[in-house]
Amino acid sequence: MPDIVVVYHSGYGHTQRMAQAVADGAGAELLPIDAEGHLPEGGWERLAAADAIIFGSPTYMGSVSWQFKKFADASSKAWYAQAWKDKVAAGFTNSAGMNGDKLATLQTLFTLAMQHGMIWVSQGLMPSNTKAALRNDVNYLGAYSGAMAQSPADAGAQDMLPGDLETARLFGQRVAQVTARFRQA
Ligand SMILES: Cc1cc2nc3c(=O)[nH]c(=O)nc-3n(C[C@H](O)[C@H](O)[C@H](O)COP(=O)(O)O)c2cc1C
Repeated sequence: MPDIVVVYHSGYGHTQRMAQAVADGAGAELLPIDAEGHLPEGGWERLAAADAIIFGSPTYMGSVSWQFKKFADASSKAWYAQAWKDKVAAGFTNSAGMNGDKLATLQTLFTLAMQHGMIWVSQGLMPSNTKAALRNDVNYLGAYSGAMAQSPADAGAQDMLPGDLETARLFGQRVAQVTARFRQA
């Protein structure tokens, strides 16, 4: 089994639920960034040991949350040591709008991974984009660069749509499969 860590921030629990679905698919450990932008004790060592790191953040004002950005800036220490070079990387986000500029968040996560010399994994699912498409189809949001979920602004984390959570689970599964192939190489 590849060693995969999902490092994420969630202000109100929605991205936390998505992170859990990604981790379920990947067989990964969850590493939450707290309300002050800090990792739990031993978090940096955990990331240094992983084969793959999956980054997750809600989309706030068209980008990652400030807590995730604080973590990203603090990862410059790992960058100096090239500690994450050649690890597999991937990203996911959740926001209230159908679009809501989620792609900008995924691109921020992608750029962070590229700065670290990591290897990015896409969503890898066909979009559900025909007239017959239903909101609970897998990849209804039609993302390619990573996994996306959408939670209406007045919906609690418990109301997250099963289709988006299944999309997240399949995304985690794909990251695990790709990571396993890299470990064999
Ligand atoms: C400060 C702030 C900024 C937000 N900006 C956006 C945004 O740019 N686009 C969007 O679609 N939703 C936006 N939202 C809505 C959140 O993305 C949405 O509520 C999400 O489910 C929160 O995830 P969380 O519970 O993991 O924090 C914003 C919410 C907050 C609190």
